Amino acid sequence: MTHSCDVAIIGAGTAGMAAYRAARRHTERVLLIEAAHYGTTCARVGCMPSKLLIAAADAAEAVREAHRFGVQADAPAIDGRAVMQRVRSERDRFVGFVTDTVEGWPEATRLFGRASFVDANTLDVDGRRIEARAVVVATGSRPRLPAGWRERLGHRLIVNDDVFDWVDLPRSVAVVGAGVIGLELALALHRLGVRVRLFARGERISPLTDPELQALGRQLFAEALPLTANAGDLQPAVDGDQVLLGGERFDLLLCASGREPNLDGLGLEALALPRDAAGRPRIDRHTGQWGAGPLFVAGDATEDRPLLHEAADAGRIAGDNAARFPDVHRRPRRAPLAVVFSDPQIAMAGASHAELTAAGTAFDTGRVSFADQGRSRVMGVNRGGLHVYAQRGTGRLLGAEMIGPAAEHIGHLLAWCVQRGDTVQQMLNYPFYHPVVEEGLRTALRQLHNDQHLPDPPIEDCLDCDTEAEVGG
Ligand SMILES: Cc1cc2nc3c(=O)[nH]c(=O)nc-3n(C[C@H](O)[C@H](O)[C@H](O)COP(=O)(O)OP(=O)(O)OC[C@H]3O[C@@H](n4cnc5c(N)ncnc54)[C@H](O)[C@@H]3O)c2cc1C
Ligand SMILES: NC(=O)c1ccc[n+]([C@@H]2O[C@H](COP(=O)([O-])OP(=O)(O)OC[C@H]3O[C@@H](n4cnc5c(N)ncnc54)[C@H](O)[C@@H]3O)[C@@H](O)[C@H]2O)c1
Repeated sequence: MTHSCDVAIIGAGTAGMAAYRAARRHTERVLLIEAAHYGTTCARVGCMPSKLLIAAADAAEAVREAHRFGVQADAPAIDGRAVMQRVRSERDRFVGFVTDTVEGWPEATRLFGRASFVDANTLDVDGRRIEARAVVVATGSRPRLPAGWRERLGHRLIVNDDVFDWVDLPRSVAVVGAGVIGLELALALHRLGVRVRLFARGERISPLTDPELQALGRQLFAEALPLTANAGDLQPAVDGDQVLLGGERFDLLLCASGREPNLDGLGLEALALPRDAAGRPRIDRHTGQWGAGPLFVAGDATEDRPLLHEAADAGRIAGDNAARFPDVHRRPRRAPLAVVFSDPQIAMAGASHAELTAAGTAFDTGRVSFADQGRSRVMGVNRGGLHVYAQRGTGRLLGAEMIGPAAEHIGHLLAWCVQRGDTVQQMLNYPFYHPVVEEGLRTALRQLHNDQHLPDPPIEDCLDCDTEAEVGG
């Protein structure tokens, strides 16, 4: 029997749920199709459980570092079963909220099964036919594994999904890939007493694109955990019940070498959709539309900023437009913001150094090192640097990259200023409390203000909140 609807949404993750809500504002005839589980990648195996593991690692590190403040404590005794129990139970709580939400939606608007396209308006879901006026593909992404590793390593090869179901911490893990997932998980496991080595194929560690900050990050992470850079084309092997990599034996190999969109296996090849020279889908990020027809794509499936808040925005835009189709509306997108929850943290806001350079933009850089930044020293977290990029001539903030304390918060301030179109002068007119890590941002902005010889000096400084006072107390 054929079921017909106005909007079919493939995938009940963050993007799919946002698309569902947006489409339902226009029509009751929406169908949300999910192949595996409700609960979303973010809550089940992504943002939330990874931050739970990091929170446990931070607690252990605070005990280790306490002696620097004159507080004596024994080395932390880490109960791996208790760590993983908290990770799993809090994770289950978050997943439960999401699952309850989806299961609260009318049953007639939900379907379990794996969807694929028969034609632009027809889906096959495990043998059932669905006809839809428009379709949103929100199928997410999956870990990318180097060819042959699964066959070679069997159950010794794991991905992020596996980590959060552990009952206990393993003794040793090789982490391959020094991107976002690799850095966050390797550092957390290392601090939780697991013998870890992080392997980077080249010399690049972390997503930082500013060469000075990339070099600083490399140095800071090499101090923070066992790290092999320039590992080249890794060839792990099984040795008894262990994995042999770089001359070292590990219980497990955690592969964090990037993710690929779940766009294969959907029958999209038959739909003659526009692609770029490299074969990547040409999807309009302001409408979610792929081509001129009734197909919309959102979230990690697009490979465009694979982050939670972006998936939610893209889902909303795609779901709204799918319901309106063919009356498609273009919607604005937010300023870019990405945070890595490593230690030190990383934040990237607005345009990256690499993007500005590639576009030939004329910009100047304001710099601050956190080595001598007042509040950072007080808290013993005085490592890292912040670079802010402003357009030459106008002083308009274009972007920033940072590795250092409170990056998750300073990154937000910077992204908000980029989105608002603030200039360096406008930013210097905002209040800065004393003593806070944000005073480091002010130092970088002042440098830009001086270097760019910008007119209209900012509100006159008082002595107490001068840059020097920030260090001197
Ligand atoms: C370890 C990790 C940590 C992360 N941490 C952060 C973080 O701290 N902050 C942040 O912003 N982002 C983070 N992310 C990224 C964030 O989780 C993703 O960007 C976001 O979850 C993507 O949502 P989505 O809706 O596109 O995909 P998903 O939530 O993966 O949803 C896709 C859904 O589609 C279903 N599906 C796939 N194919 C089909 C089919 N053919 N038929 C039916 N259903 C199908 C899947 O089963 C799945 O339920 C992290 C990711 C990982 C892996
Ligand atoms: N804090 C957060 O917001 C957060 C956390 C985790 C994940 N995420 C999202 O998930 C996405 C995927 O994360 P990821 O870490 O899988 O991808 P990534 O692209 O950040 O990093 C993958 C790394 O693996 C390396 N690599 C690739 N093949 C390799 C090989 N054969 N050997 C060794 N190294 C190899 C790459 O050079 C790269 O450095 C991120 O881009 C991010 O959007 C976000």
